Amino acid sequence: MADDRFHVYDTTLRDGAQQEGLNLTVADKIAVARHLDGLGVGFIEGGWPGANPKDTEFFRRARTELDLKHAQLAAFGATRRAGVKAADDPLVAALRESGAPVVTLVAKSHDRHVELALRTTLQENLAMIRDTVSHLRAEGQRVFLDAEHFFDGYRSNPAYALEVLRTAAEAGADVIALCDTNGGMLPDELADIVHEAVQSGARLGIHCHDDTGCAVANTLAAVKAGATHVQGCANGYGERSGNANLFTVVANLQLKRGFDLVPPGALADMTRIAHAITEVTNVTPNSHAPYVGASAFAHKAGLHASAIKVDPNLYQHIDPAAVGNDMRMLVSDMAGRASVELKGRELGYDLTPDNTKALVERVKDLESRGFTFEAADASFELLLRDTLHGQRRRHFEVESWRVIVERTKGGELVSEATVKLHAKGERIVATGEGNGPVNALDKAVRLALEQLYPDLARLELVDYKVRILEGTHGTDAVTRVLITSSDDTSDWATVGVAENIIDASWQALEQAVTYGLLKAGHETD
Ligand SMILES: CC(=O)SCCNC(=O)CCNC(=O)[C@H](O)C(C)(C)COP(=O)(O)OP(=O)(O)OC[C@H]1O[C@@H](n2cnc3c(N)ncnc32)[C@H](O)[C@@H]1OP(=O)(O)O
Ligand SMILES: CC(=O)C(=O)O
Repeated sequence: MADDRFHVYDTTLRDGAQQEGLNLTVADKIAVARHLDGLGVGFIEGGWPGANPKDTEFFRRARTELDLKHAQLAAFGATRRAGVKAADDPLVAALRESGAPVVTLVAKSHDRHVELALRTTLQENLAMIRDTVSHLRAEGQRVFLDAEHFFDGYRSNPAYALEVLRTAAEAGADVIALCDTNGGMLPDELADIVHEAVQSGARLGIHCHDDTGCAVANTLAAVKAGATHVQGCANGYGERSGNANLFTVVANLQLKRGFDLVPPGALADMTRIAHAITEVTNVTPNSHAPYVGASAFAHKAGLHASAIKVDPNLYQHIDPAAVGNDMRMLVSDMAGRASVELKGRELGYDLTPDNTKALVERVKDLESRGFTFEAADASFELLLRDTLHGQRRRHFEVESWRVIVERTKGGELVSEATVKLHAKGERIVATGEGNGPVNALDKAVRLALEQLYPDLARLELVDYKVRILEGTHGTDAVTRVLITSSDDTSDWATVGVAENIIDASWQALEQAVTYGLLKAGHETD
């Protein structure tokens, strides 16, 4: 079990699930909980049992299906309704019956909310807190309290907001998490208020929303002011602009502030876990996320690369391996010799200074015509190989290709492509049909080559992106096509640029197949 002196409390399955567009099944919730446990968080808030059948079911299934190694489950819910006994409130009963060792109660700490939203008296709200906390404690559950709108409440009526903390602590709440529910706080004022709240003697936690873009900064400020329990969500999921990103919070506290929060080795697995969770939530990962984003250690500027060549720490705040991420060089028209040399090394090639210079010039020229190599690593590698060999080398040479798009009598749209090419001394002509011209070309080229290279059967075209680029210097607009291909082991991207969309697609497709063959171990002649 995690160290109780400092809590890492995840609320992805409750507050994270309040994110627009995020809809988790019970099985998803169980899968996310396993990933979070793998990271070693101390508490996983599973949802609000009794509020909806899915969350009730999650806690029921968790008993048999979740064998947590580090974390404890927390059930979330509200204090009893005004005017009823905690023991008689059906939602409190659902918390009791959830089987969760911890219950986190949301309670009002802002006088205006008590009067306007709860429509009760300030005294009754304190009674609701006292009764509910002590009832659940008596039933053997550990209780945390989320003091909703605490910071806005403190501004409105500090004495009442602090009274809420004291009442909860005296009734037996172990932690009172101060919530910036509307997410409007900035770190300096928030830290001052936490500092005042710490004087109450209650153990404090922090729960921040990101409406000012300060959720992580606010969380760190609260910790500095004395909070010993941090709440947040995987990948910053949550209502509106989201919650404090728990991965960023944990990495900052562990790597920058020396806290020992997650088990040895777990932090180095954080990037994988962050991405595994996006697979479950079906939310596109934020490639710019701190620490775990695919771009978090990607370097594009030539000047950065030239310094990184001497020492990566000159342009990186930590070693990416500490969070399981990797440094990557991006090659573009902003690259210099160092970027290209380092990218070459990353791909396993040693480039001479002459080759490097030639490649930089070639990249800059092609990028000025619309190509983009940072998004098409495979095209860059082919360009690099051509430079090393002093000539363009492919497994096959194309004599011609042709595509026909036909609307049939029945109204069906059919595409048919014919490719003529030369490979291993043979002239091959093949025709493929598809649901579109690129699909037909893809089928035709595979049909032509599969006899000679059976491995091609494993290659799959998984993404196709088109962008019309404005012409420059009086030239016409051009089309850029990016194709992502995949085999059983990895993905790769290729780029084509031409005035004609099919021509641009063909270029990207031809490179995709060439790269796939190289990957399968077939050298070019
Ligand atoms: C800040 C946060 O994010 S807290 C988490 C919020 N999460 C959710 O709301 C998701 C789950 N919620 C739900 O499924 C429903 O809102 C339920 C089941 C909890 C309640 O549903 P309903 O009974 O239909 O009530 P409804 O949602 O309209 O209103 C909430 C009620 O809870 C009361 N309430 C709000 N906060 C509290 C509190 N801390 N303690 C006690 N009661 C509260 C409100 O005053 C309101 O009471 P009313 O029914 O007398 O008007
Ligand atoms: C409890 C909670 O989620 C909040 O106040 O933001």
